Amino acid sequence: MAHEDVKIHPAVDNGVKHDEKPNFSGGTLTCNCATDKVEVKISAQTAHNHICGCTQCWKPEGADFSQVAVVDRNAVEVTAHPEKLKVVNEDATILRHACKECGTHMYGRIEKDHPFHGLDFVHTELSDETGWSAPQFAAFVSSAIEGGVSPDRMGDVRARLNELGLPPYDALSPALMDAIATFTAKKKGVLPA
Ligand SMILES: N[C@@H](CCC(=O)N[C@@H](CS)C(=O)NCC(=O)O)C(=O)O
Ligand SMILES: [Zn+2]
Ligand SMILES: [Zn+2]
Repeated sequence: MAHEDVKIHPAVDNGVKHDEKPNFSGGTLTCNCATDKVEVKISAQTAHNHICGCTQCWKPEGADFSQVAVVDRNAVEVTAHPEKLKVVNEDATILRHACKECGTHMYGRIEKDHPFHGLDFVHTELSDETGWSAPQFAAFVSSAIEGGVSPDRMGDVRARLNELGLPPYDALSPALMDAIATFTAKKKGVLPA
């Protein structure tokens, strides 16, 4: 299989769509249940949209990677069927609230002291609206192996991500890793708070 045929995620496999709208004010995410769908209203544009290869992030059926962005937690509201939500793993940093019936992750929230506290993690392909921020890079790419991608495929996977304009990283992007390290350095007193 040539790298052009590698499947990453349906939102990017035919090329990354740059259909961000200026002043976009959000939309509604719905779960994959046929009826009684969980609905989550997002009343802001997202930021730092990216592809994630880790095993914790929700992926659509058949995809090896997730697409995930962040948004201010104050802009996230469950507007239908909150009773269907449960936290997937209470021990994780990101508490991923998923539909108990279809398994779709509707939002992930951080409740502990953390550089990304205040931001919720959302999958904007769950909305019908267009205008969301486009993915910019690929994170935790090596972790895709833990999800079942053969190690021999990783050269093609990284080549495909580069071709799509999604630079592959094995943690977060340098900008986000720097933001985390800055938070830690301030906590330690290495940098002024
Ligand atoms: N190799 C691990 C990496 C997991 C990981 O660290 N994921 C990142 C990206 S989403 C993270 O920040 N996780 C925090 C969490 O899952 O709460 C896996 O694939 O499960
Ligand atoms: Zn559902
Ligand atoms: Zn992830």
